[in-house]
Amino acid sequence: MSAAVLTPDAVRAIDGRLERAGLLDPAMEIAGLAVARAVQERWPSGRVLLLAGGGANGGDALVAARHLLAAGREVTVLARPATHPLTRLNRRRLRAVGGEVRPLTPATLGRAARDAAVLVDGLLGTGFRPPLRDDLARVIGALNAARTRDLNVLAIDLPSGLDATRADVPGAAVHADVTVTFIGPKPAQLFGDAAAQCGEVRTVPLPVPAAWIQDVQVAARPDDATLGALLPVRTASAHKGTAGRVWIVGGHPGTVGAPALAGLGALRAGAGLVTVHSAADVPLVTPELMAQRHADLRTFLTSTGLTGTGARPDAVAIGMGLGPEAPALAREVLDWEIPTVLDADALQPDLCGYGHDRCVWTPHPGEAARVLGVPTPEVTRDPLSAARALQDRLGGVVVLKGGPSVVARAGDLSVARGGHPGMASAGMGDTLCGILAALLAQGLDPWDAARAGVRLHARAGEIAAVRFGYGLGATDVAHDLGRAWADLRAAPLTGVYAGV
Ligand SMILES: NC(=O)C1=CN([C@@H]2O[C@H](COP(=O)(O)OP(=O)(O)OC[C@H]3O[C@@H](n4cnc5c(N)ncnc54)[C@H](O)[C@@H]3O)[C@@H](O)[C@H]2O)[C@@H](O)CC1
Ligand SMILES: Nc1ncnc2c1ncn2[C@@H]1O[C@H](COP(=O)(O)OP(=O)(O)O)[C@@H](O)[C@H]1O
Repeated sequence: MSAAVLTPDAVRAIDGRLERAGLLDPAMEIAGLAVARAVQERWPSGRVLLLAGGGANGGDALVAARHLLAAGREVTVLARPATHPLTRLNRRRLRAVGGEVRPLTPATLGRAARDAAVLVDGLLGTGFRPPLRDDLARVIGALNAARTRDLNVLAIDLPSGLDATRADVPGAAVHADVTVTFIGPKPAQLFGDAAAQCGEVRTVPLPVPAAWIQDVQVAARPDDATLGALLPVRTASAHKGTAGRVWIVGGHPGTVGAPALAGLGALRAGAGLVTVHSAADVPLVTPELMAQRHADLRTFLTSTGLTGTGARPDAVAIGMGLGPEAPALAREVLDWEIPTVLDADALQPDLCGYGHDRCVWTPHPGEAARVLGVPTPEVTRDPLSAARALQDRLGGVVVLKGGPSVVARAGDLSVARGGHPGMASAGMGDTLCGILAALLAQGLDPWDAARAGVRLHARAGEIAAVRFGYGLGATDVAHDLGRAWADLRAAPLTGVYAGV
C-alpha cells in the first residue's frame, strides 16, 4: 500500500468530485469528528477554543466544536464570516445544538485564550495563498502569543499561514503541537521549517475512492511492506559471484574515507564482492573490502571499457571524494551503460544529458542546486519540483537526499519514510551510495533499488540512533543494515519519521 502526497490542486480536485457526488458534507463531518477525537485523546480536559475561518477549514472546526460539545467539553468558538456553503451550514448546526459562535478578532482571541487549555486552529487550510492579509496576520500573532502561555495548539489540515506546497514559512504562521490532516500529507508537512511548525502530524483517511487519489497525487509514499517485497531473495546455492560484484570508484588525497564508507555500505547491503578503485590509499575499514590503488585511474577505467563486459562489475558507484577528475571518469563509466550510482563530485551540470536508464544520481540539496544552476533555498523550498527538474536534466533515477529524501523517475515521484536527524553527519550519503550499488548489483531496477535502498538506509539510521542519537556515524548505520533488512522483510509500520 502506498499513501499519497497531495497538493492543494489535488485536494481541490478531490473536493470537486466529492461535491458532485453529494459527499462533501459527510467528508467534512468525518474530518471534524477526527479533529474532535484527536483533542479528546491528546488533551482530555479543559476548555477548548476553536477558531473558524470562512472556508472549508473553518467548516471542519465548526463540526469539531459540535462533537466536542456533545462529548461534554466546554467550548468557545470564534469565527470569521463564512464564505463556504458547508461552513454556513455547520454554523447553523452548531447553534442548533446550543453552541455559540462569536466574532474573531485579535482582542476576542486574546481574552478567550486565557481560560482555554486547547486551541484548535481552523482558520486557513489548503485554500490559503500567500501573502497573508494583515487582519489575519494579527490574529495569528495573537494566537502564537497565547501559545507561549501554555496553550496547546491543534491545527486542522495545516497550521494557518503555511502554504501547503512549500517547505519554508512564507510569513506569520501558526505553530502547532499536533496537525490533523486528511487523506495524505501535503509537502509543507513533510519538508523543512514548515514541517517543523506542524508538530506531530496525524493523517486521517476520508472515504474517497483510491482511484481518485491515485489520479491526482503528486507523489507516492510507499510503506515498508511494499518496499520490503522488492528486496532480493537468495537461493541456498548463492555464491559471491551471484550476489553481485560492485565497484566503488572514489577517493582523492584528503577524502579517502568516502569510498571506504560506500564499500562498507555495499557489503552490508549484501553485495558478494566489493572492490574500491582509487587514485589514493583508501583505508581498509573492513578486511572483506578489496582496495586497488591506480596511479592513473582514467587509464584503468578506459582499458576496462575497451576489454568489454567480462571485466566489468554488475554495478558501479562513482564520485565519492573523487576530486576534480570525477566528471570525466563518470562519463567514461556512463558509456558502459551498466547500473551506476553517481554521487558527490560526479554530480556536475556538464553531465546533464549523459544519464541512461540504468543510473541513479544521488544529490543532496547543495549538489542539486549546482546541477540546476539555482540557489540552494530554491531546492529546499520545493524538493518535489527540484527532484522532477533534476530527473529531467540528468535522466535515469534521481534521489534528492534529505529528511526525507525524494526519489524521481520520468513521470513518477516517491517520498521516503523515516530516518533520523542524527543522520545529518558526514559520510552518511556515501553509505547510501554503497547500498544502492549493492541492490543494483543484485538485480533490482534503478527505481526499485532507489526506493528500497533509501528506506533501508533510513531504517538502519532509526535503529542505530537508539544507541547513538545525534552522535550517529555512517559506519553505525552500515552495521545496522542487517536488522533494517529484516524489519523491512517483516514489514512492520514502525519508525515513521515525525509521525507522518
Ligand atoms: N478532500 C479534503 O482533503 C477535504 C478537506 N477539507 C477541508 O477543506 C479545506 C480547504 O477548504 P477551502 O478550499 O475552503 O480553503 P480554506 O478554508 O483553507 O481557505 C479559504 C479561506 O481562506 C481565505 N484566504 C485565502 N487566501 C488568503 C490570504 N492570503 N489572506 C487571508 N485569507 C485568505 C479565503 O478568503 C477563504 O475564506 C482543507 O484544508 C480541509 O480543512 C474538509 O472539509 C473535507 C475534505
Ligand atoms: N534530518 C534527517 N533525517 C533523515 N535523513 C537524513 C537527515 N539528514 C540527513 N539524512 C540522510 O543522510 C544522508 C546524508 O547524505 P550527504 O549529505 O550526501 O552526506 P555525505 O556527503 O557526507 O555522505 C542522506 O541519505 C540523507 O537523506
